[in-house]
Amino acid sequence: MRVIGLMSGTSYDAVEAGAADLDLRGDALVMRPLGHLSVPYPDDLRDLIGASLPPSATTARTLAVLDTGIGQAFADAAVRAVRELCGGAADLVVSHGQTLYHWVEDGTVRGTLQLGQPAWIAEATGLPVVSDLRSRDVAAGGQGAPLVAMTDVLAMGTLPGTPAALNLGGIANLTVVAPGADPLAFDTGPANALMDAAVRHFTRGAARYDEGGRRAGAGRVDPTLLRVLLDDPYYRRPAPKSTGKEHFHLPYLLQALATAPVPDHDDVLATLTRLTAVTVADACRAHEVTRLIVSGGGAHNPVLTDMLAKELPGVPLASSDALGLPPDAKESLAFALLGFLTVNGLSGTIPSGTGARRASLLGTITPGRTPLRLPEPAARAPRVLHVTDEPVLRPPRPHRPE
Ligand SMILES: Nc1ncnc2c1ncn2[C@@H]1O[C@H](COP(=O)(O)OP(=O)(O)OP(=O)(O)O)[C@@H](O)[C@H]1O
Ligand SMILES: CC(=O)N[C@H]1[C@@H]2OC[C@@H](O2)[C@@H](O)[C@@H]1O[C@H](C)C(=O)O
Repeated sequence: MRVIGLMSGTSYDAVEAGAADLDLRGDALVMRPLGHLSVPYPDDLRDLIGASLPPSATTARTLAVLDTGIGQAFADAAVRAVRELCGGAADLVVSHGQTLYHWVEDGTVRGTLQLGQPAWIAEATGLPVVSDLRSRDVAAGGQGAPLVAMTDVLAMGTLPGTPAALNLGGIANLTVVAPGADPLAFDTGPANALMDAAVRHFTRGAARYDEGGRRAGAGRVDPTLLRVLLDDPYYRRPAPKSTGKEHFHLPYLLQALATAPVPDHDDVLATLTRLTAVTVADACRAHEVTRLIVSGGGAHNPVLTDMLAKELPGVPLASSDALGLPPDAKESLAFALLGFLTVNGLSGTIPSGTGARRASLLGTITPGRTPLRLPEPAARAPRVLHVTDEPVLRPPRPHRPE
């Protein structure tokens, strides 16, 4: 099956589209990535998302405008992915949408809202769309996140020791696969969320992030500010747990700076970069991780990855390329994989990861232009992911006239 995965993360800068051919072969799920596109949000839409995220208040009208605008932006990315990545033909689109609010109370997720009306994608591509992949896990008592855990576990299962996959997006998440134990997956805290908020604030919106970690590299860590930030009880909460920009936003940072003022902006960035490195490293140490496979935009920040490597001596860091999953495409490919599982009747969650009562069939399906035809449910769930450059789909059967 040729599947397109669409994702925009907590940094809400672009729609990431990843395409892959996927096939179930016995115990294995075979994936052949076909490429990846990053389609920036139109400026006015990105600004509206930014203005609507917590702690800002919003209106029902704005939510309707966002649902349509994000749906249309995802539809544009899907159309381009069909044309540019899939040679003009695909079978399925899987859309994460844009998280507007992840509602967590005392560690329990009560709801999670991803916008981006899938009807726009189905209408523009004619393809069926799997969307709203988090809600079912929340209804089953889970965190609804992180959902990349399924891909991580299938991809890392054959590695020796205790490997972990780390994604450094706005929020950092970690999937740990220890031998003889159920997999764990959780958000460790901010990856770039506070760093990005600081850069936008200090440059009055002229810069969106600390490119190459240059500002952090020029600054010095402020121990008092770091201590104040590390005092957040989120870090001490055991897994399963998830968080988001409802918690780690600019006013949160400004409050910490009011308690521990740091005049030099580069020193603030050095401290926030260190905060990410320390909280990720603490999580890795707590679970005795022996190797770390890194993806997400933060993998392009050498100051961050160097700090992380220093915090974790003896733990080799590798890019997710090592698993055949390009760091900027991993999340979109992971959602392609989840939608593929859904249409094949297979659950997409690992209860020990999200904390749900049971594994769930994820998502809502919007039919394409023709009646919905799903494959027969698969006889068994895959245990391993093989990523390959080789063609994986059987060539279409030659047409025999009646
Ligand atoms: N060259 C770079 N130098 C430094 N940081 C970078 C670079 N490229 C990307 N980043 C950081 O990565 C962030 C985007 O990462 P990514 O696209 O993985 O996040 P996301 O998918 O939106 O978030 P999440 O995974 O939390 O949903 C940027 O906002 C920036 O902070
Ligand atoms: C609610 C939500 O959108 N959560 C995101 C967010 O961004 C990173 C982290 O927090 C992670 O838990 C999750 O996304 C990834 C893709 C996931 O579900 O695996």
